Amino acid sequence: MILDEIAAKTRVRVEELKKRRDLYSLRRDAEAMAPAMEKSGDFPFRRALAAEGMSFICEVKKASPSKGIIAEEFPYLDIAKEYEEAGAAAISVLTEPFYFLGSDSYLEQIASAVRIPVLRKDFTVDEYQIFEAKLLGASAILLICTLLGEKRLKEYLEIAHSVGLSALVEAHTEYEVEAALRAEAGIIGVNNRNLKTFKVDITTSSRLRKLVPEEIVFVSESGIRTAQDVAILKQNKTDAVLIGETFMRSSDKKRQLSILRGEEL
Ligand SMILES: O=C(O)c1ccccc1NCC(=O)[C@H](O)[C@H](O)COP(=O)(O)O
Repeated sequence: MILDEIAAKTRVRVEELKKRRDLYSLRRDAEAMAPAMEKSGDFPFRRALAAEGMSFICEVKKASPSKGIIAEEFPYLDIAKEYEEAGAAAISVLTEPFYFLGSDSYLEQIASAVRIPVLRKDFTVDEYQIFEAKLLGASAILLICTLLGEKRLKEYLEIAHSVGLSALVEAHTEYEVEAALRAEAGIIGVNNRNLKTFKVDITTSSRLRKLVPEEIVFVSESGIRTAQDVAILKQNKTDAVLIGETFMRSSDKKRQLSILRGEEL
């Protein structure tokens, strides 16, 4: 499966990074930046998604394994600023370099250019990446259940919270949603993309929504294209949607957001 391929390549990438800077020094600097406050994970990213109404996490995404190059022109800072002006609750930045053509540098620049929280969208397979995310200026990281297993999921959630980062815990199945709940995730995202076939089906998140208690922020991710998709998810008490391609293919992202909110016919 593509996810295993991406994870294997990410492990190699992280080992290379460790040769340049060790985990101990990275951890020390990340911990020094952490707020001396509660470790509940109720940080800015979670609060932004939990706000009244549907929250939009708008993604800065140049390419993907399912679609290849999505945006030939990629003025990532302008895109992020446009999202902020349009009223996005948060921005997701892909930093995986080989399959998504992302970069840590995009994240670092975007996080210092906008005031809304930024999610580091990468394939977390090592605690090293959590401290890195903190130092790059992210407010949140992605933890994918299937890549981690329950024990490491819980451990990484605790590490993220200890340095003041929220974690979007991504699930694809009933079993993974239950694992995320046992790990005490504060934000659960259901990915509508089947990573074997790349087919998207937003009924996946509508179906799994029922398993998640209302005090946990529920995010629907991938394949959201229309105001009708958003309306269906809203009806199912989805707190936030994570949308990449639909925005990246639009030349007027502000208008696109207002269309998705159902404000324009
Ligand atoms: O986008 C892909 O092709 C993909 C393939 C394998 C693993 C992850 C993948 N995408 C990461 C994401 O989660 C999406 O970028 C995000 O949910 C936005 O999706 P979309 O709105 O469909 O661009």
